[in-house]
Amino acid sequence: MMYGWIGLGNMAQAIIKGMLAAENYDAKTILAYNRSQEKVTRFEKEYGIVGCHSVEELLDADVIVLGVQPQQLEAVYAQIAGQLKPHQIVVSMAAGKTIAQLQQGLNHQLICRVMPNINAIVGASTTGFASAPELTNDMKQAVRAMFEAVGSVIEIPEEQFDVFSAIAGASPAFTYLYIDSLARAAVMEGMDKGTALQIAASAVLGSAEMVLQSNEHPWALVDQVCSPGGTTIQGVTSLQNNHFASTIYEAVQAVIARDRVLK
Ligand SMILES: NC(=O)C1=CN([C@@H]2O[C@H](COP(=O)(O)OP(=O)(O)OC[C@H]3O[C@@H](n4cnc5c(N)ncnc54)[C@H](O)[C@@H]3O)[C@@H](O)[C@H]2O)C=CC1
Ligand SMILES: O=C(O)[C@@H]1CCC=N1
Repeated sequence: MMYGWIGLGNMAQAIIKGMLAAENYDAKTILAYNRSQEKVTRFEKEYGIVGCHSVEELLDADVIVLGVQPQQLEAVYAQIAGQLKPHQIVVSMAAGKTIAQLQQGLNHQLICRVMPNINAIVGASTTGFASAPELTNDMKQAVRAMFEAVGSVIEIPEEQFDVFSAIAGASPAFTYLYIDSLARAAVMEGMDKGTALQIAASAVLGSAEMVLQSNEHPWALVDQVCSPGGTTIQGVTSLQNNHFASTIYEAVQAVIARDRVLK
């Protein structure tokens, strides 16, 4: 199977790197095009994939992945619509853009929509997946496998893509901020920043594992940390007094609102 990439940005790089690291893909089956050629040359050198000087050079690929920004999709439609063969699968990572819109823009039926996250770079993406009903199970599996190379894949109803984008696509940015805030608070107390970041990130990783593995409600876990008359309850109460939960709800709603504008 041949895989063609249009748009070699942060996400394309993470996923191509993950595909090659998984050792299920031959670099010579990955064709890559970007509107600025420096990136094509860099990807060729770094990953040994096949760089393309025009989009036409990858139009025979079985799977074509669109790695451009949502605002750049119209230009890609103009470049490739009308040149696709009916058996080819087109995959879009673009926030907001629906399968129906892509089908219309490309005049093509076999469309998949994915929402990976930047943690793909370390093989830890949580990727949302939805596909047009015309795709066979084998076709779906071929696309899922690319993203399973960089983490886990969850098939979700397309109507939930905006919510998924907020809590899985965008939320790494929130979590990085949370980790950094913990570390900076430690710096205020005299700890060096590098050590504080290691400690905070490791504690967040462990807490995520606890939520995933314990099957307990997060508030039951909170109660287990809060010793009676102890220290943690003071911090938890301070967070509640400062609207921690509603601050997160508003951030998620802001992401969803922007996703709906990008449609
Ligand atoms: N960055 C993130 O954390 C995530 C991004 N996404 C989605 O993935 C997509 C890509 O995001 P990034 O990699 O961050 O973007 P980026 O801005 O790093 O990369 C986009 C690339 O596409 C190229 N490009 C633009 N128009 C082109 C055209 N007509 N032909 C060929 N190449 C073209 C640009 O030169 C650039 O290299 C976006 O649609 C975004 O919504 C999805 C999940 C997470
Ligand atoms: O900020 C964005 O639009 C993209 C989609 C999800 C993460 N990054």
